[in-house]
Amino acid sequence: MSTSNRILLGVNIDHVATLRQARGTRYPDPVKAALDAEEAGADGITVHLREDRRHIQERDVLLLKDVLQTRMNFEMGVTEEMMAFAERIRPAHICLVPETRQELTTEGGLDVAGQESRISLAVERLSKIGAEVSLFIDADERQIEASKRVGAPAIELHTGRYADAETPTDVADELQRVADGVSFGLAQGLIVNAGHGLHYHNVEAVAAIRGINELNIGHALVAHALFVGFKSAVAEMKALILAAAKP
Ligand SMILES: CC(=O)[C@@H](O)[C@H](O)COP(=O)(O)O
Ligand SMILES: NCC(=O)COP(=O)(O)O
Repeated sequence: MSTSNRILLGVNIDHVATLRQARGTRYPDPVKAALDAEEAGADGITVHLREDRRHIQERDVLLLKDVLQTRMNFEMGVTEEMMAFAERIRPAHICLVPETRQELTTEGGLDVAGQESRISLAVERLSKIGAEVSLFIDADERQIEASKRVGAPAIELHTGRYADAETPTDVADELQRVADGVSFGLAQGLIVNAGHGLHYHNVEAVAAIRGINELNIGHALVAHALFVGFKSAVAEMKALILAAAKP
């Protein structure tokens, strides 16, 4: 079990692609954003190839696979189309996420406990291509235990409820839920990542939780990059995280 305070930053570039798709242009290119992010200290690049292709496209993933100096964390729904694509591109990390077409963003965690045999088969198949598979789940003991049972080496705890909490009490409760999830996941021998909805004003409390391996952050970075540039946005976030994670 690791309780290291070294914490990695995975930069999610989906919303660079959102801006491009809004007009069907060639710019801004998420591949350029990924390279800039790496130069600014990103430890990995996260992309979510949604079934509706609202942002990231296959082309992005294929190019990234060739040019990344760090590693790709490929987020995907558990569908045959995505399984076959993942087998083709063989990302170093794969995160299985729940997905519906109508949602504005990923609304909750994957229900691993409710579909153990399906997720177990997916984990087994993706592990065969050498990927480290993580499951994007709520910080809920039942889901964490199920993640362990299906053979995933890693989980990513959904921090959206913490990010959306409005009152100080709710923020504290949701933060505690994440912290408890981290401890429980580590006790199960899992690698514990976290992410969703984290931004410059709420990230420090999460980064201060000991034992988190990586935070995946996207939307807030892309938004801040409009004003300071992508490299500065990533470097600022990385500095905040590292300062908060200090013992
Ligand atoms: C799973 C996750 O948290 C991210 O991939 C996020 O879903 C990306 O942004 P959208 O949900 O807006 O596509
Ligand atoms: N898995 C979470 C992620 O990659 C980034 O989510 P967000 O920061 O765009 O909300």
